[in-house]
Amino acid sequence: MSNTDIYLSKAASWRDTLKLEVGSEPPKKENIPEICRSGLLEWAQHGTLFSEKLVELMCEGLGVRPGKLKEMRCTESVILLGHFYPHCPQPDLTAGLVPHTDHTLVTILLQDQTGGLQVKRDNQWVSVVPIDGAITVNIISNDKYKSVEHRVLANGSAEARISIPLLFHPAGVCNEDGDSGYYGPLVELLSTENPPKYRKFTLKEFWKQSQGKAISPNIVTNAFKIVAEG
Ligand SMILES: O=C(O)CCC(=O)C(=O)O
Ligand SMILES: [Fe+2]
Repeated sequence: MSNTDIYLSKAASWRDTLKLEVGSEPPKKENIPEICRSGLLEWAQHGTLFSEKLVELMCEGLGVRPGKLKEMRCTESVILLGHFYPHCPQPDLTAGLVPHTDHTLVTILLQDQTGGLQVKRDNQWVSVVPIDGAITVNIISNDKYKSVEHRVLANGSAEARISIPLLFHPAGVCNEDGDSGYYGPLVELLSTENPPKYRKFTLKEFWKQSQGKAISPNIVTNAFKIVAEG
């Protein structure tokens, strides 16, 4: 795969992306370039173990059983992206990756020391100094954990930048229509004071929201948001 939304966005992002599904069914070895094959598979393995711990802690933070999200198979579909941001001679004219929110349960990002990732805080872009892990969290927490808006600047430095996020998504059991059961805010988190902010959805509906659309913030979450009347 090249740049994920090259034919859908107004301007091409200065990036190439390799996409691999590394969840329950590991990818065919021949589909992974030999030069990075063992490194990517090793990262996927370690990253997955790390995500399991992280998701348990997220459950604790939400006040639900540590195994709750794993039992719901919320992290079973794992996508590894290998982003390559080459030197851009005019970085002010485009982006490396345009502003967006990840629609994953959790993303674990491995990045080199080049920098360029920014997150939006109080309406200002703040640079994330390269460290080994960065996470974004999604909607089944009824907004208790929010998926942060972020972007990557076009890479003005002489050396290319590399980042390898692992994206963890739900992989529900399929029913006879080939779709999952319903996902939505955890019932444990809802009350009269904290009503659902999102409607329920199946995984088919979930994936349909991002198909054929240019990358942008909250593209999936907005589709399921319950808009207050009045
Ligand atoms: O390259 C990065 O630092 C971020 C990548 C990213 O945001 C994504 O793949 O969703
Ligand atoms: Fe992202």
